[in-house]
Amino acid sequence: MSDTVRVYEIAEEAGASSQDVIAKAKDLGIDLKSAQTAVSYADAEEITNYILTGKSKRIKETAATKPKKVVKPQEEVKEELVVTVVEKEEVQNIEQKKPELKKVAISKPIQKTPVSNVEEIKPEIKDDDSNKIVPKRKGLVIIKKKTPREENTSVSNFDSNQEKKPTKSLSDIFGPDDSQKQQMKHKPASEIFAPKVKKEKKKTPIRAQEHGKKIEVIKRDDEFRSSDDSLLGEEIVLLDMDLQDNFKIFDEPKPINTANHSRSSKPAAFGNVPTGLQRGKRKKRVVRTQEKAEITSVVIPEDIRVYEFAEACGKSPAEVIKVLFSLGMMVTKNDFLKQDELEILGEEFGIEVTVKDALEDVNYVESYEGEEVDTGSFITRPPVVTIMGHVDHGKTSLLDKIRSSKVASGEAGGITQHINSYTVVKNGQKITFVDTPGHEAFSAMRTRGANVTDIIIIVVAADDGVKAQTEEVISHAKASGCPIIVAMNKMDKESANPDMVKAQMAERNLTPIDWGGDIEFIGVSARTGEGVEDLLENILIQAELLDLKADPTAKAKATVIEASLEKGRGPVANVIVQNGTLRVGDNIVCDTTFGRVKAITNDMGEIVKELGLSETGTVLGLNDVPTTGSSLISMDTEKEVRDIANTRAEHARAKELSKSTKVSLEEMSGLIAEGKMKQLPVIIKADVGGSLEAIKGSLEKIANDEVKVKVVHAAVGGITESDIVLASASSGCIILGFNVRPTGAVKAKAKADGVEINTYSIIYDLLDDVKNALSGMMSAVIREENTGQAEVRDTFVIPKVGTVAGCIVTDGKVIRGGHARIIRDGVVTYTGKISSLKRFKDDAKEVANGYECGIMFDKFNDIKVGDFIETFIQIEEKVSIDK
Ligand SMILES: Nc1nc2c(ncn2[C@@H]2O[C@H](COP(=O)(O)OP(=O)(O)OP(=O)(O)O)[C@@H](O)[C@H]2O)c(=O)[nH]1
Repeated sequence: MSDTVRVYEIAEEAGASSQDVIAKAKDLGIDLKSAQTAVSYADAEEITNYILTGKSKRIKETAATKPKKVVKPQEEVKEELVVTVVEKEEVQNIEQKKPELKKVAISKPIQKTPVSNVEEIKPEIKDDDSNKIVPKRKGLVIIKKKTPREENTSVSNFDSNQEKKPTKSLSDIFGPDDSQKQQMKHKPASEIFAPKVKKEKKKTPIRAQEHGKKIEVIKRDDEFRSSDDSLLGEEIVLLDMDLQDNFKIFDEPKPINTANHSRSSKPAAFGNVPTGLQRGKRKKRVVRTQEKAEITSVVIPEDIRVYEFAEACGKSPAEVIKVLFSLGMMVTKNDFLKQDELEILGEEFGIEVTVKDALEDVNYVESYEGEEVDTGSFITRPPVVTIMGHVDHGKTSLLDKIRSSKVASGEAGGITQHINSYTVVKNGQKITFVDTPGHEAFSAMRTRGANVTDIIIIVVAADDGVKAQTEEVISHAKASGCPIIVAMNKMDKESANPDMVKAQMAERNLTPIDWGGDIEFIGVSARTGEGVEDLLENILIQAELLDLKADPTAKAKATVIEASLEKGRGPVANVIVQNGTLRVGDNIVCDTTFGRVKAITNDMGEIVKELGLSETGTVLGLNDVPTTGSSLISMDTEKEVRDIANTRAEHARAKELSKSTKVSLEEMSGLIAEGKMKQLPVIIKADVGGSLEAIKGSLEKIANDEVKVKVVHAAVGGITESDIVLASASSGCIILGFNVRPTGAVKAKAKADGVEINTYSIIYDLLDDVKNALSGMMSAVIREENTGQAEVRDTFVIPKVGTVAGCIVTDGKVIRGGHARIIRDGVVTYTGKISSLKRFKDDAKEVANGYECGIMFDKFNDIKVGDFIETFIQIEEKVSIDK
């Protein structure tokens, strides 16, 4: 360490500028050039003392008068105080009292407070304080603030100063004051000026608050009396305020400070040094983060309700609902979540959502297919062939020809209304055919038909070619991946054009083999039987290529292609056996239904004991009508089938319920906005499931912006009294029966309750009736028809009556009471009614082209010469739903 200090360091220590230091040094006879000039410790000490006290051994004589000059801008308060003190102090005692001063500084830090307090208050208080402190050598000095406002100011300044200078060290605060001065006097200069020590002191902010408390009493007067600059001995320095308040104000910081201090000195729970409430908060946050971190992925069932999902993810249902709501999906906590909703939620919450099939445990079809099979017992099974085609292209006739029966003529309206299946034998080999309806309402059934099928025959009338439904059938056939054979029917007709059919089909990527493609095109005639054998042979060839095999010894697996509720027989399922053998007495499960096979009827209507591979027939014994297209599987025990079916039924019920409560926000607002939306409530009862679904699907499609059908209930079976009760519960509800008829009692109840029942045996009729009913519900369309045009040539104002437009009819005719538009400069300025039409002075019903007339409007007089009056009438027109 060097034995000199620089001027700027002295200035820093003394709280003065370097210039002041240089000036003061000059007073002491020390010549300093600049702030960088080196000064010996002894000189530095002398200069500092002189700056701080205004006294120096070197200029003792003048010391008493000079201190007044020692006023520095930065430390005005303390300097003035010091000055005051020094003026009244016995300067000659300084040397004697040095040790005592030192003692005071150490043992009574409290006494520093008043001074430092004043120092902290700085300019605002400076004057007051310097004026107020009336130093006396003995006794008490009470420093009073003049006004409460000042008092408050001083207190607040005190506080704010504390806050503003939290890092102010004790030495900073006390440094230039009495004790510091004393310390400086008695410490070696190296200690005083050591920058290291100063910096360390500055880092202890807490003590800055202590002096706020230490304002109260300075008792040891002797110590102060003996100090050279402390006239505060025996003085009690109080602020002018209520004592209690005083303590309240100054006491408050201390406990907080202490608390903070102790808290920060303790090791914190999470390795930090948090304090009080903050620590509590942090603790909470950490816990939550941990929870979030824990759930990063969930495995949930496919059908999960909002609250179940929330629980699985560790969220509240409200959080889940909020996310979906913000995306326009309105759900309740009991609603099931859809796949896309789950994806959104997973992304939103940062959770990987894996969906597990809720019906996994009761997925009887998968379990069946997953079972080990003995390939040794596999045998070739007959192919299942589905015939598809446009309406009236001859599907049923062709099948009839194959079976040599006349089914087509026996059907109502000549249209196949539900799937029928038959097994035929050709060259000792069986082929099972499935006939699908041609009407578009049965599209869904066709799709299902394609699922059980091995080969698809597309029937195209050779005289008609590819039609709309043929296109649809092609799509289904292609999607199924089954081999396709095209049967060009009605070849007996003169207008038959097989090349046209081939060309049209080739355009749709079904190229005939003889054109270089891979599709067999066979010309047939359902009427003459031409080509039928050829067709069957081709089917067998295709089947051979497919190498269809199944195990007749396995438990039966069949597909329901039709289902109905028959009086006296109960639920009846028309099935095709795909594997194994279905026997009477088997325990069977079919989606949500189960039972024991009571009886089997084959495709010829004969009662049989079993149905073999690819054979078709009806099964009795299920507890309810099964869904068309579902798989029927036989199992060992009744318990097994019951449990599976019940679980699935329960699940289906819950899902249905959920569906009914779920309305998307869009739908909801749409409904609200469209308060005029009219609905025709209907109850559909049909003989078989296929027809029921087809009717339901078709009815739901008949809708426009204004009207729609609302299917209240749809079920297989006859019309019952409970249907009447249900219908009467919703206003305007009608019951539609398809191939079912109400009994006497039901009819009577319907009449009594005013419920309309309409029964049909042809789907077209049903749909037409519903369309008419909907059309009747629709508001009439108002159509405008222009009648003529007149030009305003003059205007006449008739007092208390209004303005009359003197016009000439330039086109058509103007009709009294008709509507009119006034067109000014090509812009419609008024639309309203003509209230008066006169020809000269007489009222006229109408005025024709070329004639002059006077026109007045209903409550409108702003007519100007040059306006055109366009007249029109409004015609109400009834609309149909088809339009
Ligand atoms: N000339 C002629 N007429 C046929 C032939 N095949 C069917 N028809 C007639 O075409 C009409 C429709 O025959 P359907 O067998 O009912 O036709 P579909 O395709 O089964 O009709 P949907 O059951 O309504 O889908 C009937 O009048 C048949 O007599 C044929 O090969 N030649």
